[in-house]
Amino acid sequence: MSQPVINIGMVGHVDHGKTTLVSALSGVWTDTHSEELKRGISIRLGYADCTFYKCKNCDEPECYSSGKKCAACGSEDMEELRTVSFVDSPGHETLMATMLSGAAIMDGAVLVIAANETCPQPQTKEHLMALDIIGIKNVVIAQNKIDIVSREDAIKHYNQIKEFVKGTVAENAPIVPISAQQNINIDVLIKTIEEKIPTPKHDLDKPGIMQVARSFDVNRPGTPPQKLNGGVLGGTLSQGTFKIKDDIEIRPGRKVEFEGKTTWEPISTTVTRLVYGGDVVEEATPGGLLAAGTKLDPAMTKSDALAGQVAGKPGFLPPVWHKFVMKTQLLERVVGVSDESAIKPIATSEPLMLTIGTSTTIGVVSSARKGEAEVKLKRPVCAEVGSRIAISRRIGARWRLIGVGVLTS
Ligand SMILES: Nc1nc2c(ncn2[C@@H]2O[C@H](COP(=O)(O)OP(=O)(O)OP(=O)(O)O)[C@@H](O)[C@H]2O)c(=O)[nH]1
Repeated sequence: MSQPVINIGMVGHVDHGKTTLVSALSGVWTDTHSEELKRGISIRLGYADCTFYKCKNCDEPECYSSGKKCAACGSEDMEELRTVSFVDSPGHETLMATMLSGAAIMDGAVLVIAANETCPQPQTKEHLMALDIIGIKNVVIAQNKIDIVSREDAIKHYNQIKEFVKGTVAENAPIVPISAQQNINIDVLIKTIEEKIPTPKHDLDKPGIMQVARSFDVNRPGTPPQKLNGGVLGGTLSQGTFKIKDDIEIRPGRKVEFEGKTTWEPISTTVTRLVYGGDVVEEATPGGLLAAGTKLDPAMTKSDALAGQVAGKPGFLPPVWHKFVMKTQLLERVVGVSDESAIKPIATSEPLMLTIGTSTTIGVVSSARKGEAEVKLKRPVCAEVGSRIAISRRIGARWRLIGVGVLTS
């Protein structure tokens, strides 16, 4: 498999078929954690790589495939288009923070909407809003489960989607009716993804910087790269390259408590292995999802302990912030709930959940003015000035997305 060049998110309401679709495309089932299997829902971000091909011998929509054989004419004379990493987000309302940190590494997204439920369902709305806030403009809509609705109901549902996306970032997004489970129209979906979600351009000359979205110990079941040892970082390079034997640092790093004082110390280590999909590579470039083996003790990386951190060439990482000022823009109404109440202004002393890159932290507002807030963070973040921030507020028992911020100072 070639190196993946783009991360595409699977987003949408719980049970609408995101994991089934990733599996139909890639042949890999991303729900591999025992708790996920028990509860039947995705809890963490799932990942799978998949190569797209186009048949050289026919020119029908069917000539797109994620296998090496054309489904239309049977030819094995296929042109390789690109390898895509899918980031499968959880659709449950309690897992919005996980979805948001996944969205930080998505270059485009497939919004999965099940045809057997009225549109929009709460997290269909909330996830689309999140894409908008994070700035993901290239969206394709998969109208899933068309195998269990009548043609008339599918058309009615299609029109509901059209109505729902009016005025949103997905207003002009193509809608592809599919069945992920029955493999219907997956070829058309691949063609649409190829046309509508272009590969972003990355700067390879800058020092390598990785947004860490997962971290694990190699013994976790389902971890693909058996060839790794030591603690593993999973994520994506936002710029530059990583090579084997590169020294890297990880920031904000590790929390150190000494004589009643808490500090955060960067972690230094060396890259020992780089794995894309199942392949070991010498050098990794931005775009797809990457697993980087390091010399770290696996105890430091297990259970996503380093998710949300930034890794890269020592001395070149963005600053670490313990507090910052952000410009804010709030939504008018709360989305993802039945009662869409108006959003009140941000108030001094209130806690907010802030997602910056793949990191999620709580920030207590130390001062708030219209369009601006200063926050003191419970856990520091490593981010550039100008980074976008998804802002959530606790409403009832859940954190709800209320707006977007930009880190200013
Ligand atoms: N009939 C039918 N069932 C489907 C289809 N796609 C998915 N399903 C079923 O819908 C259920 C939910 O599918 P998942 O893929 O787990 O949904 P999900 O969106 O990943 O769920 P979360 O990640 O937990 O939000 C499963 O029972 C699937 O078998 C489809 O195209 N047709």
